[in-house]
Amino acid sequence: MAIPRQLPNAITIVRILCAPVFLWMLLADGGADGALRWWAAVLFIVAIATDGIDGYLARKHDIVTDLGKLLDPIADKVLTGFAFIGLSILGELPWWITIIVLIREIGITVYRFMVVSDHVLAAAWMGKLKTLAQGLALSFALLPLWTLVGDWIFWVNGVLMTIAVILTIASGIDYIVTEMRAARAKRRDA
Ligand SMILES: O=P(O)(O)OC[C@H](O)CO
Repeated sequence: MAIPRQLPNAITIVRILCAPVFLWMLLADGGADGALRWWAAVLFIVAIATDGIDGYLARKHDIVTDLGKLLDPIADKVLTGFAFIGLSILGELPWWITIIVLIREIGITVYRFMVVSDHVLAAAWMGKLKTLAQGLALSFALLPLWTLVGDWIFWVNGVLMTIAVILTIASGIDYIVTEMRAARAKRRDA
């Protein structure tokens, strides 16, 4: 069955629009573990889940566009970036973690735009794994599961966040090394 060509990019744009609504819900009553906090977490989880859907639809129906390749990582970064910032504002995540993540995410995005006239730097598998790890870690950090299962869940959250931060740094380095190798090969062939 054919789908509208704009559908994958429309899903990506909806993901971006969800981010400010999610942040408002998270911060509205000071991050307290009431209904708004649960709804904020659910909205984040639904929005981040669409990350797989837009790319899958575009590939399945062979309607992958350069705009989609650029927009998809930006949508992920806006959503996860807002979540990192929100958790740090609430004092639930150290600011240094949020700052490291933002430096990597903004750095790769700026680089993507710098090289766009030469080539489109599409998301690499490690970047996709990083987004998955961030999504999982942030979902656990946002859901007030401690109210249901007790404080041991903070230990799980810590492990998930550590994995996400390591993958964030490693995938950033992976892009740099891959791009440097490609540039060197191009110079050699010229
Ligand atoms: O690591 P990036 O910047 O390529 O982003 C990866 C995307 O979020 C994957 O959907």
